[in-house]
Amino acid sequence: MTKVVVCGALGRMGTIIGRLVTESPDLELVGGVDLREGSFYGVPVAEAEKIGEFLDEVRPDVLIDFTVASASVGNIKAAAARGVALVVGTTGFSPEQREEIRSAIEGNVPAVISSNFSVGVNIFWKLIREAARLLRDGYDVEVTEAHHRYKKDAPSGTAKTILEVLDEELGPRPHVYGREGMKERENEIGVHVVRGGDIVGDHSVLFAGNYETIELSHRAYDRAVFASGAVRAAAWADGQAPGIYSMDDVLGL
Ligand SMILES: NC(=O)c1ccc[n+]([C@@H]2O[C@H](COP(=O)([O-])OP(=O)(O)OC[C@H]3O[C@@H](n4cnc5c(N)ncnc54)[C@H](O)[C@@H]3O)[C@@H](O)[C@H]2O)c1
Ligand SMILES: O=C(O)C1=N[C@H](C(=O)O)CCC1
Repeated sequence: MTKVVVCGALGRMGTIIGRLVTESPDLELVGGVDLREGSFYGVPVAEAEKIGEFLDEVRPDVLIDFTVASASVGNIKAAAARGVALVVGTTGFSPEQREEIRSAIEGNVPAVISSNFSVGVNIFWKLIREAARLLRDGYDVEVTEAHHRYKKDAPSGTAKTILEVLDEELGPRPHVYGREGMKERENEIGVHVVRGGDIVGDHSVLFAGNYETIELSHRAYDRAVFASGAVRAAAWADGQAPGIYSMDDVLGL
């Protein structure tokens, strides 16, 4: 059995992940970590600042982190220093934080890191790559994402991954975040962010040509799609060689 600790246990994602871990025949939930102490699904939730002692006590095989970028870096370092494998779904890291994470993980532990753990989005990124390759010339490209009113980081991690895919296929184009005022369109990629209500997570890429448009979109209706991918990644990560992996590795895509 793979022993799992969930960081961000009391949050929107942590709560669902905890339940799915308890329902998995291959995983055992041994604890959670959040800003305040408590319990979830019959196991203790430790206070964030005591994460080191808690990991030493419950000795998990895998730590799943869905918190906030500023907290996640410390959680990753605490796990990596103890040989605990990682699944990281937190988004909004700065380039400096990404570098700290990379150096904590490489050579020490396996870590699956993804801005989106849904199987559908991992296929969606591949469809976008193919469309961008075929529509490189003569099409303007616009990326739009929409999330619930509580999401703080913008654009979403998934949208940033979409931009990486587009940059790889189209070559570097400026990214323009929203538009206002008088300006001619050039070859930029427009990026648009919507925040409201309880939208779980919508992403679309529009390729607009003369007299026709092609739009690829993905819509998540339930956070369970992200949580089940993260739980699948946790079962997969236990026992892998140290290094940073993506959901492509987990799903064999
Ligand atoms: N990769 C994906 O598939 C995916 C899917 C959904 C959300 N996310 C990301 O996951 C993160 C969390 O999303 P959410 O909607 O669950 O947010 P949330 O605010 O509901 O939950 C975050 C939880 O982390 C806790 N927390 C804060 N600091 C902590 C610390 N130092 N240690 C432990 N816990 C701490 C908060 O108290 C809160 O309970 C965000 O970055 C979001 O973008 C990623
Ligand atoms: O609800 C969130 O927060 C989500 N975050 C991820 C992102 O930033 O892309 C994945 C979708 C949901």
